[in-house]
Amino acid sequence: MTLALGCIADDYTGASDLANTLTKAGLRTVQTIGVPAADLALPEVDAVVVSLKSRSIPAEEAVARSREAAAWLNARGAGHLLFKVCSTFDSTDAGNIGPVTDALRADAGEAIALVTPAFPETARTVYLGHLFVGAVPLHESPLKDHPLNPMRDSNLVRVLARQSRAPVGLVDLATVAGGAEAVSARLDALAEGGTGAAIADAVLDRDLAVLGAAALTRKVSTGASGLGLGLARALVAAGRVAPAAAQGDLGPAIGGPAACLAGSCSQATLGQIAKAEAVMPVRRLDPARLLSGEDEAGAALAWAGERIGDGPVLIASSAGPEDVAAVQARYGRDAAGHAIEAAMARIAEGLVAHGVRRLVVAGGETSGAVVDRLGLPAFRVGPEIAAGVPVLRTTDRDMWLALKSGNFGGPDFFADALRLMP
Ligand SMILES: Nc1ncnc2c1ncn2[C@@H]1O[C@H](COP(=O)(O)OP(=O)(O)O)[C@@H](O)[C@H]1O
Ligand SMILES: O=C(O)[C@@H](O)C(=O)COP(=O)(O)O
Repeated sequence: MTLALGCIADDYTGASDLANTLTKAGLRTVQTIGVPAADLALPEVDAVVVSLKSRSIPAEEAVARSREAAAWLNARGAGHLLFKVCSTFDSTDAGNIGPVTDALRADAGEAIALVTPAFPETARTVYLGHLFVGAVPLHESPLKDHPLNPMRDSNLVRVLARQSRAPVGLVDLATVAGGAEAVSARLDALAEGGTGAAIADAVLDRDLAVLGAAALTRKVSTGASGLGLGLARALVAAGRVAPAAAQGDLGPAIGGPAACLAGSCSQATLGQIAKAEAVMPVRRLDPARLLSGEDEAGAALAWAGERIGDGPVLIASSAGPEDVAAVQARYGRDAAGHAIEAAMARIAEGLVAHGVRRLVVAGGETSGAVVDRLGLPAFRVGPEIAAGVPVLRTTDRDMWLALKSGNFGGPDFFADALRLMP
């Protein structure tokens, strides 16, 4: 297997978002969980997305795991490496976008990396280095209240510079409008002056096609699914990939009990949970009880066990910014996050023991904890539920999953997802 594109995603939902985009663009794609074991049987594919849970861990660990993933992908002949980060640039001044980009770029012998989280399909656009989420700058969007990485600066040149070794530059929209060669020339000029990474503007899909073509002339780039789309288009245009039809039949229906878990506290997920209440029983975990050692997970599982035979259920820890702030003030941000993720993972394991084979999870870190606990090695990519969220089928057993980025999906996401999991 020689890969046209090797991808390293910093969380599992982001990985399935990228796998979805690449599949839609005609690349045969598999999503692996962690760096695959040497003996993992993979179908013939154009792209592999290695999912790491490296967005919110110490920078040196994120660098080490990303390097390991890069080595695996390079050993399979990956023509280009894309480090997939969040379209809302989720990170802190300690990393991990800067340190991982620096390391992958240095290992590849490149002087500069193109970086863009633009993903117009989900209303993430970058202009003069400033990231917009819908109609508002990042720092005015709900991401300003993210439980783990509140995003309070929209100027990504500044954000990335705070977490990078070398200076960070800008490829502005006027340069992008000049085409891939103009972008490459700008990158060369920046690199000559010692700049190690450049935020690239993009507001439309056609800008991504230009950026993809420019990125492909180097070995490493960093971005969200939008850059993945640009790279996929450039690979097809260059004849390096023969576009395949989107994957159709992923196997027979599985049926049986279904469940949803939500650990995301995003505005979108809070709305989706409220809507789900009309169509399925919803259990809300009490974080204070959970964090003070009460068996909230066990109680939620007992609750689910009584209902799961009658239809899908949803269990959520999600809460609004004030409640999250109160929990974090009392128990600490990371301790609260990890304990709630661990409870979700335990609940998922219990649900599978109750026979659940159709599982929807909302939240990137939450999905990481759940998938790790279930020990799922890799997924094939099925139909799209909403922009950035595909249905996934595990390669080693009969199970449907959907791993939803907190911010993605329409108001009826949970019901929409289950409809596509026969
Ligand atoms: N009620 C709550 N209070 C505090 N933290 C919470 C609460 N519910 C969930 N969390 C934590 O918030 C984080 C949400 O992150 P994540 O699952 O990645 O969602 P998103 O996709 O929205 O970023 C997780 O660490 C989760 O455990
Ligand atoms: O790029 C995106 O927005 C998503 O693919 C993503 O990474 C979302 O992260 P979470 O919201 O933490 O799931």
